[in-house]
Amino acid sequence: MLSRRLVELFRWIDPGPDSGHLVSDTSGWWRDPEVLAGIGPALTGLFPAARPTVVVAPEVTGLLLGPLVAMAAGAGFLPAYKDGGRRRVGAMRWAETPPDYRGRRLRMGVDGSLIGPGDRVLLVDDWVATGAQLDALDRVVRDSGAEPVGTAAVVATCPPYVAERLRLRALLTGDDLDGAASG
Ligand SMILES: O=P(O)(O)OC[C@H]1O[C@H](OP(=O)(O)OP(=O)(O)O)[C@H](O)[C@@H]1O
Repeated sequence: MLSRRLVELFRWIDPGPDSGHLVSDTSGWWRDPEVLAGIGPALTGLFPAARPTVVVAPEVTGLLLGPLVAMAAGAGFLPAYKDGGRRRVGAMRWAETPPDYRGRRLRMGVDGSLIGPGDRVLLVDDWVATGAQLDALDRVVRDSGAEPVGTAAVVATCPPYVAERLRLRALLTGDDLDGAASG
């Protein structure tokens, strides 16, 4: 079962004495052929009737995960960038986030010439913590005239009202990872 494999391969990392908290390490997921082949269909399967035309997912991890989901869904993929990243010109359409899990207010953007009315958008990410980044992308999508059809994530640790607003479905909760290995 994919969910069990995701938990087995997940690690909590101690970044050192100054940090005061463990950080997540999902590198083992991408190294595993079973996860790599199964994660796109598993996330698409959370929305069996959604018929997305495009998957939108934020850098950096979303640039890996998003295309896997898009291929499984028979949809296209549109990368979302953080301001200060590599795309800042042209037809970019931006929205500002509330503070994310690191307290950052970011601008999130996509190429607005590649999305619009008639598109059905599935937002995708590996981890939804506060939901801030996806909240901004949800606004970008709506402002473009496209229709958000839901949010698919590997892990969701956000409050229920955020999950409801984003129509979020996830493969794992924070509780699933409480007992994960440290290393
Ligand atoms: O729910 P939020 O508070 O908005 O945070 C969740 C986001 O944070 C992480 O990305 P990060 O910005 O750390 O970049 P990464 O993909 O390089 O890890 C994660 O991959 C999500 O995209």
